[in-house]
Amino acid sequence: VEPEVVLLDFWVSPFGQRCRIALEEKGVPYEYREQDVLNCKGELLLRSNPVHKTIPVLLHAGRAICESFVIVHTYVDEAWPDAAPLLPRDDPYARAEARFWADYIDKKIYGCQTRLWKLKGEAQEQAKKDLTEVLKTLESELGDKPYFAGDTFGFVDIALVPFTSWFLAYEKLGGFSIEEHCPKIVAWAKLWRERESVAKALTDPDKVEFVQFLQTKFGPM
Ligand SMILES: N[C@@H](CCC(=O)N[C@@H](CSO)C(=O)NCC(=O)O)C(=O)O
Repeated sequence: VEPEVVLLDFWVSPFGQRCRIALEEKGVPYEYREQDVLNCKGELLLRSNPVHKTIPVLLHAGRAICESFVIVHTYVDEAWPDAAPLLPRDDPYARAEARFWADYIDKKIYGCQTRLWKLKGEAQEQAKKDLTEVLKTLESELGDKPYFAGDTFGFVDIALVPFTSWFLAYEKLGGFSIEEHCPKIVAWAKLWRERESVAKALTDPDKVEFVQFLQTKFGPM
């Protein structure tokens, strides 16, 4: 019999990791199905996400939900409302703020990190500067709060924390220290990584060889 919830994912994907954390926080049992997104996408993935043909895809009771932001912010939080909310229930302003910052993360981080390991020379230097600026902006938003929404974990933490597994890779490739510029974000990430739902989902930062693999596969531009 088909499991109620299935997650089509890819081990190192920060977007997939968001979904794993959210499902874990909600206590939703699900079947994890690894997809070979780099070489040959399977029929189920192509059928479930014909528009983007990307993971993650959440399959729930036979229906597919695509895009990690949509999966976490809208679907998981609202389909399993009885468990810990990922967003404040009755506070439109707080919900709006959370969306604003998660959108900022989506718009900025993946692009900067990709340029960081794909490009060389001056372009790579620029990517390092851009990434540092983005993390400093997030750091000033976090301030002295333990989590982005204050004293409870939430949607923005989930949106950002998977990318912190890549910090070591960025530092090795870029030859710079993130902690030097953003000590609070690094401390926040350490706090978060101890949380079971996160620890189970995140890639071990030492697996940075994956980034070198991507570099060899896609090559520096
Ligand atoms: N905006 C989307 C990004 C998903 C994505 O890039 N998925 C990648 C793997 S992780 O980097 C993917 O599926 N790539 C396959 C491809 O691009 O063909 C989301 O938030 O879910």
